[in-house]
Amino acid sequence: MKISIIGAGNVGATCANDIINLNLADELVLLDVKEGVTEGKALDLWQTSSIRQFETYVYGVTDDYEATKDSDVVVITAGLPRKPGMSRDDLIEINAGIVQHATREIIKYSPDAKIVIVSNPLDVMTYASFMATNGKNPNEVFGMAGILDAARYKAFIAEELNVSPISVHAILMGGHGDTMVPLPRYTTISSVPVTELLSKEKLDTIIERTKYGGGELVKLMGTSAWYAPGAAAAQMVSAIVKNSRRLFPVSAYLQGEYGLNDLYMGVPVILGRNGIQQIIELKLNDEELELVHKSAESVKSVLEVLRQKVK
Ligand SMILES: NC(=O)c1ccc[n+]([C@@H]2O[C@H](COP(=O)([O-])OP(=O)(O)OC[C@H]3O[C@@H](n4cnc5c(N)ncnc54)[C@H](O)[C@@H]3O)[C@@H](O)[C@H]2O)c1
Ligand SMILES: O=C(O)C[C@H](O)C(=O)O
Repeated sequence: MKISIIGAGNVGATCANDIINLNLADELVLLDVKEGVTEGKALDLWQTSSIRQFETYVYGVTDDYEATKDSDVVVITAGLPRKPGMSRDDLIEINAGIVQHATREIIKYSPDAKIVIVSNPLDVMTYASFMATNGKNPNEVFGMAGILDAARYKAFIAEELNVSPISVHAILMGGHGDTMVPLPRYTTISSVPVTELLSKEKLDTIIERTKYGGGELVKLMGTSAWYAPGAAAAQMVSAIVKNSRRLFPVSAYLQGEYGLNDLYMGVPVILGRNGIQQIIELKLNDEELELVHKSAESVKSVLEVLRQKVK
């Protein structure tokens, strides 16, 4: 198994750190445009191998895609993060160019790789990557956001109820933005519906905080988050490499599911060796479906910007 991570910044390096600790692969390549820092971060990570007892050989390269040849999984984290006052959508133009260039280079050397997009604005960058593959199976190109957003939602619920976060199970849908749709009807504390344990007011407050969870961290740190995003992307890589067929919310290409067509958006999927093995269609009620469609409209409006700016 060979894994490559494009972009060795905060999220890329954290994701690499998590992946090597899971001992999933023989080789992990970190690629970035920053000469020296990239090789240095990889060397530093490799030197943790005997301490942490992993055998994945880690090395860094400066913009040399040949080094990524025959990767099984590639994670793209390259691109600008937002600063306070910015929306993720403000990053579209610059990040689309970076993501599409990275995708073309990856496909050249690893045509069968499963591609996990992390760069923002997430759903539209995943679409941009898919476009740049020029005909790859869309089940092999998908985006990480739902695991992160659901993890934030679960952390807030665990804190409110003073229970272990491991007991909280939840699914969340929609775009990776302020219109995302946490689903209380599909949220349980070890099978106990969350609605039996938390008042509607408390849950609504948690849902609002979740929707703006990325922005809360940008405000605190002056740049966006990396520990939870890196861990979430590593969890997706693990499901692919181990073919574990876990059910996760993932930004997937929709072709009629939920009445939506030709866009990437967060939906529950089964993730395994071939990438997205299946998109799960939940039996949403009218109110939930309306929120999901509203979120899709928001993703589509950003997609329109991509279509106009990036040919
Ligand atoms: N999907 C999510 O849930 C999620 C979560 C966190 C961050 N993000 C996004 O991930 C991206 C990275 O965030 P970060 O905090 O790691 O930023 P960062 O600035 O720390 O790292 C980005 C890295 O990309 C590199 N880069 C830029 N252009 C490149 C190119 N052409 N080829 C290779 N590398 C290139 C930069 O040199 C830098 O090291 C941002 O767009 C951010 O918004 C998404
Ligand atoms: O909020 C951001 O800009 C980064 C990321 O999408 C996040 O949710 O942490």
